[in-house]
Order: sequence, then C-alpha cells, then structure tokens
Amino acid sequence: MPNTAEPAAEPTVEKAPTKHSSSMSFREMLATLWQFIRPYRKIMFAAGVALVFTAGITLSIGQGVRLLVDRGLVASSSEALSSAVLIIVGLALLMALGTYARFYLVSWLGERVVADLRKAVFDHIVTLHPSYFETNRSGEIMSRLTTDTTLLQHIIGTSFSMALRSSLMFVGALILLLFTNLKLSLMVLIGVPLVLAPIVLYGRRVRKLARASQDSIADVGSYAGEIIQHIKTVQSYTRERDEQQAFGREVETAFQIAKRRIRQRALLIAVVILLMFGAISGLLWVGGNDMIAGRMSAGDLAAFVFYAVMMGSAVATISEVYGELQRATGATERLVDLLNVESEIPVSGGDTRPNKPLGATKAEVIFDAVDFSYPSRPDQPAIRGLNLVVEEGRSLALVGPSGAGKSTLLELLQRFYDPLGGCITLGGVDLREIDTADLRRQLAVVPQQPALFTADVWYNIRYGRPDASDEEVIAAARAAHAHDFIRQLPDGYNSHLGEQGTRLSGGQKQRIAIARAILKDPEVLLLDEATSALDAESEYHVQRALEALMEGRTTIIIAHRLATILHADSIAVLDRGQLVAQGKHAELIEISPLYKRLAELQFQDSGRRKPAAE
Ligand SMILES: Nc1ncnc2c1ncn2[C@@H]1O[C@H](COP(=O)(O)OP(=O)(O)OP(=O)(O)O)[C@@H](O)[C@H]1O
Repeated sequence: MPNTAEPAAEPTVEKAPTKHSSSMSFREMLATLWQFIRPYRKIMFAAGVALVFTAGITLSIGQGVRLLVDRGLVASSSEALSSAVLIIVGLALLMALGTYARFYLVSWLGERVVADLRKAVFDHIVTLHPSYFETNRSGEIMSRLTTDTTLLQHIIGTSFSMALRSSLMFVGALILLLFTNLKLSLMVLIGVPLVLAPIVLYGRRVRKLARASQDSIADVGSYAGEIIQHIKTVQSYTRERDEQQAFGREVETAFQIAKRRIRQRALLIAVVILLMFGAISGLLWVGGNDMIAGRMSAGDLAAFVFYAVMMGSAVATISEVYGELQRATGATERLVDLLNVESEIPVSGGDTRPNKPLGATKAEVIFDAVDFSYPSRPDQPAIRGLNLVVEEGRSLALVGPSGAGKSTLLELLQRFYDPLGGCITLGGVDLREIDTADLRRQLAVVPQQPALFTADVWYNIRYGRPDASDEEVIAAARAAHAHDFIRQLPDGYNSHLGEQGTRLSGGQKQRIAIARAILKDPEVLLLDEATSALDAESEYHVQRALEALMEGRTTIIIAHRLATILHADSIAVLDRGQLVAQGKHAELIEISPLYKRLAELQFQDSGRRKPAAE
C-alpha cells in the first residue's frame, strides 16, 4: 500500500492552527478518518466480510472458466459444459449478492462519515471568533465544507474499498497463477511492472493536469458567482459586454487546460491498450506454444489469461486510487486544520432559550481604559485609552466621524473581540468572566443593515427567542410599528422574506429587527442607526419603535439623527478611537469644535425633519 503523500513527509503533530502545507502523512490521515469511522466499525467489519467474499468469488470464476474450457469445450461434452456454465452462473449470483452488500455498506459508510464530518465542521465554524472570518475567505471555508468533504466521501465510499479489493485480487490472482503455471507466472511478474510503470508515471502527469483543470473550473465558478451577486451594479454601469468577455477568457483558459489534459489522457489510453494487449498477446503466444506442446491445458491457459488480466487491472486500479488518496490527505488536512482552530472567544453552548437576567447584575456598562486594534491591523489602534460609563437604564449616543470607532465599541461589548488593554464591565463584572451566552442573552442589537434570514416573518422576529408565542411575536411587531405593514404582505406573518430579506424596504427591515429586539427583551440595547435617510413616514415609525424599545433600558446608540441625539441622556464624541468630549447637546456645541462641526454638517438634514419624528 502507498505510504506517504510526499517522499519527505515527516510525521507532524497536527496542532492548531497549521498552515496549508501538505504535511499530513497517509497514516495520520487514516488515524484522523478513523476517529469518524470508529462509531460504525460494525458496518465496516460487515463491509469487509462482503468485500473478501466477493473477491474470493471473482477469483473462483477463473476456475469456472478453466472447467468450462477443459471439460466442456475441449472434451466436447455438452453435459460438462452445462454444469460448468451452471457453476459460473451460481458464482455470478453469489457475486451479485456479495457486491450488493459490499456496495451498499461501503457507500453507506462514506455518506454517514461525511455527514458526521460536515456536522462537526459546521458546529465548530459557528462557534469561531468573528475575526477568523476576516482572515479566511468564506468561499474557502464553504469549499472545505462541500468539496473537501465530498472528496472524502468518495474516498471512504469508493476508493478505500477499491484499493482493498484490488489488493486482495492481486494477491489471490498471483497465488492462483503460481499454481497454474510457474513459468508464465514469472513472466507476468516481470511483465506487469514493465507494462504498468510507464502508465503509472504518465498517469501522474495527467492527474496533475486534471487538478489544474479543476482549479480553473472553480475560478470560472467564482467569477460567475460574483457577477451574479453584483448583477445590478454590472448592468447599471453597462459593463455586460466587458464581463462577458472577461468570463469568456476565463472559460477559454479552462478549455485550454482541459485540452492539454485530454490530449495526454487520450495518449495514456492508447498506451494502455497497446501495452495491455501486447502483454496478453505475448502470454498467449508463450502459453499457446506450451499448450500445443501439451505442457498445459487450454483451460489452464484461459484461466491464466483471466488471472493475468485481473492482476494487471488490480495494479492499475491501485495506482489510480493512489492519486485520489493523496488528494484525500490534502482534504483531510484542511478539514483538520479547520477543526483545530480554537475560538479566541469561548462560546458556551449557545443555548438561547432561557431569557433570564443575570441575578444581581445591574445593566451598567463601563469601558475602563480600553485599548483595541483589529487582529488584521495590529499596528492601527481602533480604540485608544477609552473611558466611558453608561448607567443602568440610561442612554448614551455615540457620535463621531467615519472610522472613529463607534461600531468597534458595540463589537467589543458583544465580545466579538477582547480588548487588548483595560476592560469592559457589565454590572461590575468583566465581560471575560461572564459566560458568552449569558452575556449575549442580555444584549440585543439593531444593526444598520439588519440580517434577515430566508424564512417567514415569524421565524425572523423569533430569532432571538425561538420559544415566544404567536401573540408575543405580534405584540412585539406592534410595538415595533411593524404589524401593519406585515399584515399587508401577501401572506402576512407567513410571508417569506426572500434571500436576505430583499423583498422589504430599508425601514421595514429595520422595524423587523426592532421587533426581534423587543421580543428578546434585553437588559442592554445596542443600536446602530441607519445613515441613509428614511422617508419621513418610515422614519417616524422607526423612531417611535426605538423610543418604545429604549424605554428604561441601558442603551448605546450610534446616532446619526438630531432627534436621537436630543433624546439621549448623554452624548459621547469619539474621534480616532478616543473619547474627545461627553455631555448634552447644548454643552457640546459650546465645548467641542468637532461636535459642533458634526452637528452642523451631519445632523442638519434630520434636524429639519425633527418635527415629523417628534
Ligand atoms: N474588521 C475590521 N478589521 C480591521 N479594521 C477594522 C475592522 N472594522 C473596522 N476597522 C477599522 O477600525 C477603525 C474604526 O472603525 P469603526 O467601524 O468602529 O468606525 P465607525 O466609527 O463605526 O465608522 P462608521 O461611522 O463609518 O461606521 C477604522 O479605522 C476601521 O477602518
């Protein structure tokens, strides 16, 4: 059996998080897969029995052929012929039964193990810290979950069993050959490597090209995916022709690579045929001469050719499967890497059901000398020495120019990242000491671009509290000023919101998100007000809904509207990650030139609309 994927593969310990080098050995791959196969070892054992059984039957068919030729054909006995044919038919029947069991069990094993593996990988992915997804493209993670696992399914469900079966056939055929005719067996033993060496070596080259071909097809796919995703931008800038041409070039490149591959493959097939039939002819010639000279029977010769072909095809199968096993090593390694990434933020069970407040915890939020930079930009502090207190039940508006760090504060408070210096406390407890599920249970976020799932309104509003009753959902929707527009949707609350909620307007999406937050009834509310102006009516409803939601709750709101700012108990002005001023609107206009400028520029428009919102 092939041993390692690469000649220099040293046994590495797969510790997290390893990089993409193909350092996993074949043995390590087996050990990893074994962890997933072990629960089904009984099935594997049964599959093994079926495999040995069918291999044995296949080999004995050679003996049937010998009987058929010697006793039936050569002796011209129709009685012996029929019994030999009956034996062959009987063997075929047994083989069919055995093959049914083997195929079913082995394929079942492949599908089952990969289903478990997919679940394990997904279960792990959803608990990973968000910064992991900033440094790893989601497309790549998706491809591990689909392509890599599919490859493993093929390996476990097909290739392993083929390799095992071929090895058994090889050994069995060899033994039977040796019994039949020693001279010819030696010829075969020398001939098989001679015939197969060029095929195997050349096959490797073809496989490399096949991989390149697959990669280029993947490029074509991701190119098309991006264009479809941004179809409106493409059309509005009338870039259809350019995109068609660019896509055409990608497809042509893929075709050129495929052309090289098929040319090589065609050549390979031709070489295989020539070598195989050349070798068989050689055997027939030597064996035929032996037969004429009376040194062996016609049946022996027939059985001999049968076994020689079987041996040759067994070796060819093993060499073919060998390439696949190498690719499986890469796929397994990538999956193990993913499974080994440890979340930097520990996530506890993620059980969202109990919606209880933490005993005596007061919903007071304190940022104490917080320093933070994003992992992808370690040299650029996003928050610097920030001190901020949000008293329980009070609201704080965050204002500041773009990139000041407002969203970052909300992310830190949800513990998607940990501060590099200082600490953040909720009710006097450091966030790092609160179970993340408990922490997040007390928070609700209404983002600028609410995330809606491809499901109905019920599901989307219930997302933060799946056990809420229909009445509670409707009450939350009413409080969020969403009930009326939801009722007017084609199927009311049963209406599907389409992919990412695209069938709703911006203001409507926000009100769904507000209803979701109201239903969750959190201790602390985090709001990111929409920058894009809503129409006056939408804004009125959203504003009212927010007021209802903020009532008596600790609220931190990234504010873009004067109405919101005037309502807030306190306003914090941020600039380049630092707190530059804090107070009420009137004070800040006096003491903070930055705030004055922001108020003049940014809050002007909404200021004018204020009467509508009030
Ligand atoms: N995921 C991220 N990775 C790296 N840097 C980031 C990330 N998110 C934000 N930043 C950087 O951190 C700084 C603060 O960004 P943040 O999003 O908190 O600003 P903001 O005040 O919310 O701005 P805006 O009002 O435009 O949303 C910016 O310099 C930004 O480029």
